[in-house]
Amino acid sequence: MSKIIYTKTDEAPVLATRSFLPIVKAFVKSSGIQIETKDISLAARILAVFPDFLNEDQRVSDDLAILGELAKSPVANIIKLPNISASIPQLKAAIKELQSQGFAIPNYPDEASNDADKDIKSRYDKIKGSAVNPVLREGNSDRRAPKAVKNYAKKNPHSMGAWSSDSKTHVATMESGDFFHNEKSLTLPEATSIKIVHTDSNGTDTVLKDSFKLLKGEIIDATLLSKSALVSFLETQIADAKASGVLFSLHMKATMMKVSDPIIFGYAVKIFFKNVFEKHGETLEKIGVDVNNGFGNLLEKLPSLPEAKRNEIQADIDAAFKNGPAVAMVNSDKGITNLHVPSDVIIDASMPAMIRTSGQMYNAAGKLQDTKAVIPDSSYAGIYSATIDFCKKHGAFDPTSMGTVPNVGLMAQKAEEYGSHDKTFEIASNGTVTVIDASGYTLLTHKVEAGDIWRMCQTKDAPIQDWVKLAVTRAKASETPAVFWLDENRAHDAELIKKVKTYLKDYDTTGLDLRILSPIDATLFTCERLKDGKDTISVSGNVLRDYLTDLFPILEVGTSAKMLSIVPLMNGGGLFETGAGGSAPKHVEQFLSENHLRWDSLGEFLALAVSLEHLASANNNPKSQILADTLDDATGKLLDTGKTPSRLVGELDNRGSHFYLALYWAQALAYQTKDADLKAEFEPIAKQLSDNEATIVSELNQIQGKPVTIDGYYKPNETLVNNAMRPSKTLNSILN
Ligand SMILES: NC(=O)C1=CN([C@@H]2O[C@H](COP(=O)(O)OP(=O)(O)OC[C@H]3O[C@@H](n4cnc5c(N)ncnc54)[C@H](OP(=O)(O)O)[C@@H]3O)[C@@H](O)[C@H]2O)C=CC1
Ligand SMILES: O=C(O)CCC(=O)C(=O)O
Ligand SMILES: [Mg+2]
Repeated sequence: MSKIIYTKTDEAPVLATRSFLPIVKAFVKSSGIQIETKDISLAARILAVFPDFLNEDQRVSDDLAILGELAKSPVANIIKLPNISASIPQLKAAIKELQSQGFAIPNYPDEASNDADKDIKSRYDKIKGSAVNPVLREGNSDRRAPKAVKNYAKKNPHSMGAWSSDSKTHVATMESGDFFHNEKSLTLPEATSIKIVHTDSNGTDTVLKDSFKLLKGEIIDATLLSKSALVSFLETQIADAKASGVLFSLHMKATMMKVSDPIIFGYAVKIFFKNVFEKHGETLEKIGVDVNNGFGNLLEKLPSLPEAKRNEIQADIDAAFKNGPAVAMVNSDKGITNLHVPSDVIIDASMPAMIRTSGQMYNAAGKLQDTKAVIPDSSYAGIYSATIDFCKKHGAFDPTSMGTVPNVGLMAQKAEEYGSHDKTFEIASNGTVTVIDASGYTLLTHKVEAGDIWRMCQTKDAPIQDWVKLAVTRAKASETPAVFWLDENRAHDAELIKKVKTYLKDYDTTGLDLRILSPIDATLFTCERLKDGKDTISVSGNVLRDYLTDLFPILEVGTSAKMLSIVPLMNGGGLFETGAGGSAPKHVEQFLSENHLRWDSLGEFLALAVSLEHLASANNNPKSQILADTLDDATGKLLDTGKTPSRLVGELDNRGSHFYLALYWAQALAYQTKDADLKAEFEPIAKQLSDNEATIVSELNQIQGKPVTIDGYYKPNETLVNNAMRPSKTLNSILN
């Protein structure tokens, strides 16, 4: 029996799963393919780590841990949908919901003073932020837009806001004192173990992280972001946004960089509301305000104060808004600003969305306005300023004629910043932080001040070798120039460049156009070609992988949901991610109020096809190859016939789109002649689906327009949500 693991995640993707999975199971069953689900939703991940707080019948297995192990085995064939990388506000909301459903899990302790609380907090902190992807990604990343998707976008271009050369939009980033400028890096000549030690100005040592092992050939780097430099940078930028009449916006990745970025986010809030914190800092501290969780955290805590005090603070908040620059809004109608919740504005999606919208974001009046995009660390900010400058000079990109930028990304085994959470620290006092090896030798050292954010990253050698190989393979297979986005002036990149040059010698690269360019030069080179309709592979480290696989897809095809996203696992298995974007909380909101789900499952269709293809060769299952080929045909037809979900209630949504996929897939299986059994099986199914098209579509569209109740956001009621996602009796009975 061949097996595909399909992950059950959160929000819009898991709603879609409830409609799509029954179709998949019905179609692959006769080919000896078993589909097993593993629940890695935020709710399931919480329940999995607190068995001691739950009744026997409430306990769940730790599916993420199981999949993490599976990802290291050659038999892995996993389809991974986007999941919530929870910020603290999301984590707390999920805990509250589970408690209300009778799961006696503990609250999240903001301050853990005793051992019991420390244990609880450490269990929750492992669930927090980007906690799923790094566990499963035992391979590097290969993301691209399939030809059918590009052709569809060329024929049906999405809207693209025009760019004018006098746009005041720009990126603001630090010129010193940030992670980029303080970075030191080296490659380990031998395996060793290291510890990280802080020494204060009196010479007292504190071990920040005790001895852990490193492999031979690993690149390590250490750096810090200076608190004082950050504060003065933010002060300058807030004043400048006010003076230039542009929106102030902050773009971070607080979910993935779950230790450093919430702290930076907190400073932005504290400085924007400087008057409030100077005057009421003590009071706010007393009521437990922690703006690392956003300005929204302050607002939530205010009601616990006596009315007079509350009004006084509110007046100072109003004054800060009045005297400060206008702030970019997440939701103008509800008054939610860019500073409210750290997980509302996530840089990989937020910057491209802004660039697609003429470089503008929404102001408090719900109107678009030029914007100052503040990205404190300058390591990668330059790619956005270069893109913005390019658009100012050449106008917006044209989806009908632009090329494409596939990405080969280094991410295996928690490469680079991805694995830095357990090695990132907010520094308690002035002194030094040192990385010391087993023999007591100092590998890296930095002078630090209280409040600085210090971090160490590591990148193993085997993933780098695999990444170079993948880059060469993709460049050959697609006959496309490939650019390594590496900056010789950055310490970590300089180490990486040495390895790239060495490992490229292992391959015959004659005829290939392979280059190494700094991220800014790579952006310019790529954008020039992109505008002229030419393709360029970006070969990047982990953070740029994340940024570029939203930036270019959003400009090229309107959303990263339409990307083919493959992770060839280093031990031979396959991880097939669906799309490259997130879990679209806005889509759930619309679904709950209008019973219309605009989530596009194209990423799922593409992932399933490559998963079936992988299974065909790994398990020598020719039927699986036929299923894969016919699914691709069906996906192509779905695009050609425009049966992707509409944004508007009453029109075809995610469920209707799934019906059409089933119809076209059945037709393709009935039409093919390679496998007589599949042909015979699907001929009548294709006929039934086709004969009932009008009935099914009307059953799916008629139920829209009213709110739906599913009794839960993070853990909805299974029966209610399954019924909601499978409302067509006719379709259900054909599938059964
Ligand atoms: N791989 C993973 O597991 C990832 C998870 N995340 C998580 O997802 C959440 C939301 O992140 P965010 O950055 O807002 O990203 P989202 O992709 O959820 O949101 C950006 C916007 O992209 C559009 N979009 C994304 N996917 C689809 C789709 N399949 N069909 C149609 N439109 C789509 C939607 O635009 P519109 O409103 O125009 O419809 C959506 O509002 C966070 O919890 C984040 O941590 C984020 C990235 C990757
Ligand atoms: O893991 C996450 O939080 C997000 C990952 C992501 O955005 C990506 O891989 O593109
Ligand atoms: Mg991303």
